[in-house]
Amino acid sequence: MADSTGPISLTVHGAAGRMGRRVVALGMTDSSFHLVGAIDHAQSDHLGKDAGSVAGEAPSGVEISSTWPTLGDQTGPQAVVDFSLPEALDDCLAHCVKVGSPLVVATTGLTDEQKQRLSDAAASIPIVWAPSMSLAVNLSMKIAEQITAALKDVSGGLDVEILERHHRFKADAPSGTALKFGELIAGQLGESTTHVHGREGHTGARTREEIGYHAIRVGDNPGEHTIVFGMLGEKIELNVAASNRDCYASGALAAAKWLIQENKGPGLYSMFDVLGMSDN
Ligand SMILES: NC(=O)C1=CN([C@@H]2O[C@H](COP(=O)(O)OP(=O)(O)OC[C@H]3O[C@@H](n4cnc5c(N)ncnc54)[C@H](OP(=O)(O)O)[C@@H]3O)[C@@H](O)[C@H]2O)C=CC1
Ligand SMILES: O=C(O)C1=N[C@H](C(=O)O)C[C@H](O)C1
Repeated sequence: MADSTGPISLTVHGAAGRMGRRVVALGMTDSSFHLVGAIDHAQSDHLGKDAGSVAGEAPSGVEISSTWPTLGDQTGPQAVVDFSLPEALDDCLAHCVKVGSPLVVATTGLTDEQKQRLSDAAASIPIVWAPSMSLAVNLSMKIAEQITAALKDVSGGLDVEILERHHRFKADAPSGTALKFGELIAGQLGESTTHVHGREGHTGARTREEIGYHAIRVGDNPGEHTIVFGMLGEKIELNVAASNRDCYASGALAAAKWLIQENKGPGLYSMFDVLGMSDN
């Protein structure tokens, strides 16, 4: 149970997708949750099918629909978990603001305008937003900050390059996680940091200021990030890799529980907040 008011009524946005299916599956086996909604787009091949069955589990009694559930007189806690597409997020935000539902946003590749709308919505509802819901990835981000702080003034200079590997179906590049690693590392390196996406041709020598990003798309890789800290004479490689998608799905469900159990008010929270790793 999430708290004394009973299980959280859970709606999954992007329910027929690779991630949505895992959130449905794990949510169904967690007594803190009661699946009430499974949303996908109106043209989805999976519309009308049982969300549990689509996820490869026992039937859940909840059909995949393009219409948000009405919770009627139900007064217990509710939460929405979103793993969809950037262009699908506005509708999800509008629904959550309308019904006052806490929201976990995992979708990556958002434009600056979409990020602004997320911030605006967080003025009225609690939102956890993170490019990676994985515990290991968030911990690695903190370690990357520490490594950068320790080495940024090393004799001969520090070169930081970020390699990410994902499945061939991934729509955005570089990954939201790679960009977040870069943002946090740049925060340690200083304001003159530049971000270079891939290299080709006569690029000239690497500058001290740049962070390089390299996006590899191979097979069914559920997500892997390697941060290379290169110096003259030695290097450190920080590698964090998912074996399957459940690290993200369980992290998103933990974030939903955290919003309810901690009784969070409106605001934009991160997985660092959820995991107790926040600096403030
Ligand atoms: N923060 C994190 O920890 C993680 C984030 N992600 C991110 O989550 C997102 C989803 O990833 P993944 O599950 O692999 O992608 P998928 O493409 O498999 O899933 C997205 C789902 O959303 C559906 N969709 C499309 N349009 C709409 C709409 N308008 N309304 C509702 N649903 C819609 C898609 O339908 P259709 O297939 O028919 O287009 C699909 O079912 C990506 O941005 C990814 O980067 C992924 C893993 C971890
Ligand atoms: O699309 C994915 O699969 C993933 N996307 C997220 C990202 O862009 O960082 C997180 C994870 O790496 C899997």
